[in-house]
Amino acid sequence: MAWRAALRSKAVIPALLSCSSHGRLCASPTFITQRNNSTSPKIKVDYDQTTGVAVMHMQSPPVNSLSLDFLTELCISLEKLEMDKGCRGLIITSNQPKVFSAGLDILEMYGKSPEHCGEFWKVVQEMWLKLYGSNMVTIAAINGSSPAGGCLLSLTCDYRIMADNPLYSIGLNETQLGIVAPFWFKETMVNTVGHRNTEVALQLGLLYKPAEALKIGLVDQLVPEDQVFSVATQTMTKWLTIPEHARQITKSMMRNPTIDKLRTNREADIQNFVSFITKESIQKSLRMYMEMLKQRKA
Ligand SMILES: CCCCC/C=C\C/C=C\C=C\CC(=O)SCCNC(=O)CCNC(=O)[C@H](O)C(C)(C)COP(=O)(O)OP(=O)(O)OC[C@H]1O[C@@H](n2cnc3c(N)ncnc32)[C@H](O)[C@@H]1OP(=O)(O)O
Repeated sequence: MAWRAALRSKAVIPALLSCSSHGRLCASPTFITQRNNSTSPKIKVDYDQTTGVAVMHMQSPPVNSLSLDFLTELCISLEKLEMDKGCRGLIITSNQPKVFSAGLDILEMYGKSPEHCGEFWKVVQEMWLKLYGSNMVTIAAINGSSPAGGCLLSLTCDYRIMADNPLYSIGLNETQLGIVAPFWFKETMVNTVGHRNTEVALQLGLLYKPAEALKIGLVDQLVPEDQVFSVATQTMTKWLTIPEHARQITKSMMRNPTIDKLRTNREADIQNFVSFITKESIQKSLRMYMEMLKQRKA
């Protein structure tokens, strides 16, 4: 498809891809193998024109980590759906077993040049701006674990339905990696679960089991695993009965203060991220975290 070719040539969203130079070089990776960049789509979109509802299936093995390519593809799909006035609702779910999304792809932040880190952060911002500010009704059908950026992705949606499986967890666990959730991650969480819950969750980098997540309002509903998608579809039908304009204005009213703060500070936020993530101590923390993930598996 033409847009996929454009994606590969990185010509589609120029705003995402230009980035100023940031001066420092990251340490080179010593042990982490880079995955081959697959050319198969990382996201499958099924759009039913009769209902006006699109379903975005994340299908980037093994864990739907949010890489530069993944996020670029996500942004392009979102832009296309947003521009289609007939598309009123979006359900986001995972085609990978047991995982909704493992969050930002750590390999995009480890051993990479400042320029690469800046380019990556810009597309992370873009994904958030597009989803948090979407005119569509957005529902996360969380059918697996959803740490860090995966949790953020679901927090950008209007409603979260999670599989009631105690093996799964969700939360902003950044501090456990030795990194800090930026202000717009933090504010998205505050806007959902309140200040006190966010403070505890973020300081401790808590990952919540579904029942605990429901208790603090991090997810809105728990359902048996095999019903996540059908309940998401039913919920969408209900949300779409509300007069569109009134719902959209209300959503903007609730979210725009946070959105505007990032919009007006994008470049500073990128500079902040790049200078933070390329620090030797932070790179070391990321390396140790990746090692821990591998050891846990062994
Ligand atoms: C003061 C100024 C502040 C400015 C702002 C500064 C900084 C902010 C910066 C960044 C914010 C980042 C947010 C993030 O999202 S960081 C990512 C955090 N993610 C995690 O912690 C999740 C880690 N993964 C897991 O816990 C498990 O993988 C998971 C529960 C998702 C699935 O478990 P499962 O057992 O099924 O799979 P694994 O065997 O663990 O993993 C398979 C394979 O995938 C690799 N992998 C897992 N997660 C990631 C990831 N996020 N990125 C890249 N790769 C990942 C894992 O290492 C395995 O690889 P391999 O061994 O098969 O090669």
